[in-house]
This record gives sequence, C-alpha cells and structure tokens, in this order.
Amino acid sequence: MTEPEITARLARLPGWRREGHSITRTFGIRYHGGVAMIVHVADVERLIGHHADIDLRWGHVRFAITTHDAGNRLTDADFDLAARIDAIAAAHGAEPA
Ligand SMILES: C[C@H](O)[C@H](O)[C@H]1CNC2=NC(N)=NC(=O)C2=N1
Repeated sequence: MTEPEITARLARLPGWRREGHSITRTFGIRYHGGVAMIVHVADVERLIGHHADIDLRWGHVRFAITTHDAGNRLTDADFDLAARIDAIAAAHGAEPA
C-alpha cells in the first residue's frame, strides 16, 4: 500500500493508529473479558488467515497488526482484520482506551 492509501484506510478506522509498520489499538476490558475477546478474535483470525500480535494486560488489551509475509508492511488484510476486531470488541463491551 502507498502512504496515501494507508492514511485513507486509517482515517476510516477511528481509534487505530500507526506505529511504525503496524497499526495498533488498545481497548479497556477486564482481564477475563479480555481472554474471552481474544478467543473470539483468534477464531476470526483463523477464518481469514491473518493474525494480530496481542498483548493482554490487567485492564486492557492491545492489538498490533502488520503483514509479516510482506516483510512487515501494511496491506489490505491488516485493515480488514482491524475492522473485524472493532466489531468483536464492541460485542464484548470493550471500551476505547
Ligand atoms: C500461510 C499463512 O497464510 C500465513 O503465514 C499468514 C498467517 N497469518 C498472518 N498474519 C499476519 N498478520 N501476517 C502474515 O503475514 C500472516 N501470514
């Protein structure tokens, strides 16, 4: 993806931000709720064949997405997964953090 493409896709995903060659978002959620949310995300990841780097902490969970197969560059699949994570987060009552 070109830089203007990345900027345009990111603008349509409020809450996600660029961190180097990844896009990231943190949600507030209680620890065990975070575990349940991650299981749900993992099911969707398996379906679409694309996986986030996930960091679960006490009270929040952070997702970082890049395409490893493309040499850690941002691709369409990253933004697709981000939108799916937003939907799952909403279903689990996760708060924007
Ligand atoms: C064979 C399989 O599709 C690849 O290894 C997939 C799996 N999930 C992946 N997820 C992410 N984020 N980047 C990848 O390059 C990637 N590659």
